[in-house]
Amino acid sequence: MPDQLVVAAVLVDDLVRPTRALAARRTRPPELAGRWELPGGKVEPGEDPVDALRRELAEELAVEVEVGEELVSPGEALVGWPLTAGLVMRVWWCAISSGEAHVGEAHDALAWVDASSINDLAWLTPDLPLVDAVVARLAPVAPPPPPGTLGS
Ligand SMILES: Nc1nc2c([nH]c(=O)n2[C@H]2C[C@H](O)[C@@H](COP(=O)(O)OP(=O)(O)OP(=O)(O)O)O2)c(=O)[nH]1
Repeated sequence: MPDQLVVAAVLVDDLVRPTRALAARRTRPPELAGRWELPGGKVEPGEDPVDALRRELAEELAVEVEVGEELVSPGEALVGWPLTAGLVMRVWWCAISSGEAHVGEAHDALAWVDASSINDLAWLTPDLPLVDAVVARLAPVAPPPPPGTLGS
């Protein structure tokens, strides 16, 4: 049987110079509850993967997105990132084009994380190589201007 395709988004603040990405904490099933993931879900039979991504983000977070480049896995022969047996995940950089991310039924917390905080979360184990690839692409958050420089 072919792998079931899962699609997910690295939802970032800016597609050109991303500094923060949205992580979501799962509520189910019990063995995955409490672990952090990239929002997304399973592609339905016959569904286009990018359409599935837009559907999942609308259902789970109530946002519409601009879909950017795919975050391709390093194994050239592989399409997508292997998860647990029987599941493979394709991932796209996305930015919110409409709405504000809200917690739905699939998640009980959302967090915008930057390169210095993304590894503080308890990610699903199969996501760890993905998190490394995201960190490699996140730009540092600009430090606030020193006091006394505003307006000068
Ligand atoms: N969405 C998502 N799923 C992930 C990630 N990492 C990972 O191992 N998975 C696994 C968890 C699940 O076994 C599977 C995705 O299934 P899901 O439960 O999110 O899919 P779904 O929303 O379509 O829900 P359902 O139809 O199964 O109820 O992929 C990730 O970063 N994001």
